[in-house]
Amino acid sequence: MSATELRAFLHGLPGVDQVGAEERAARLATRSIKTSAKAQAIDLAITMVDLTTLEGADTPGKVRALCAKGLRPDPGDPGVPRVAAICVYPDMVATAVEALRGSGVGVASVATAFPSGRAPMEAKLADTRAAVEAGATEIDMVIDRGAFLAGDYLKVYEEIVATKEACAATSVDGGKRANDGHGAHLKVIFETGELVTYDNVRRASWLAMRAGADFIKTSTGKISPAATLPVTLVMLEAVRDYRAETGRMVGVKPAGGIRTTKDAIKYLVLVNETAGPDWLTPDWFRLGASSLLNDLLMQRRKLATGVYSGPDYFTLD
Ligand SMILES: O=C[C@H](O)COP(=O)(O)O
Repeated sequence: MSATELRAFLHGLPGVDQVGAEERAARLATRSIKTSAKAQAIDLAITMVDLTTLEGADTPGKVRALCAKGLRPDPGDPGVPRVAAICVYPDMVATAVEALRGSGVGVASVATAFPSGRAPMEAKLADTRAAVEAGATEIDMVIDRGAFLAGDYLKVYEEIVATKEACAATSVDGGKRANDGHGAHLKVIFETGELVTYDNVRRASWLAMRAGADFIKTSTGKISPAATLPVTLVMLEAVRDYRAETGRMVGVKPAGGIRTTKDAIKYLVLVNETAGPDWLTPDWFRLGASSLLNDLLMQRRKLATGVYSGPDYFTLD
């Protein structure tokens, strides 16, 4: 595809009705759900969490503790499900792989010079390959927002294609790697807070899906605004329409600033009402969050016992 064709396609997409998208997201956010459905929603949300630590001060000890938490979120209640994945920087992948081996919990790693995306392409691909080689099952790449905003869509498209190729495993390490030599799924982060308009979010969604993204993700969590309901609505419409057109399903991951059970449930309602119930599984929908899990656990316990445990009851995220 040429740069001109790609540009014509992306600019030919219908514009997003900004007021309509915001009103619809706000309306869905007011839906209340019954107590029994709430218990199910909390457990579903736990299974969708990409439990994240992306700090310069991360240590192997902190990552191991987070993995233990993801495997057994509430040591006092074995009925609590596991999270979907632990999300870490590439140099922490081996530690997470070791801690999660055989559990089915994924190891997601940010790559391509996260969070800015500002590095030569070779460095970004090396970053990705290192994480995949260390056993990451999922790669969360950032797009080059500068190129996107300058209208250089082909550059962004080609970076996604190249990163997807780098996600394919290049060697099998005796089955030791969490990804079992099958390579990693690719999540493409837009940093929607920097894309300015909903039209840009829709264009980025179609661009990433056409380039081979397995998931599209709102934000790095490093800038504000991070995930919002209307932005996620636009992305959910895109994956719905893309499946109708191509038959291929793409997942969605809002990330950044999602901290409460109330917020998580709003996202689940939005998924159900926009993309549809097929997306209501951790295979197709994730919540990227560093501190949401504790609130889900507190609300879960409160529903089950009637007693509010308070944040000190659970280990820190
Ligand atoms: O991908 C997840 C985000 O980096 C976490 O953001 P958060 O700390 O606002 O939950």
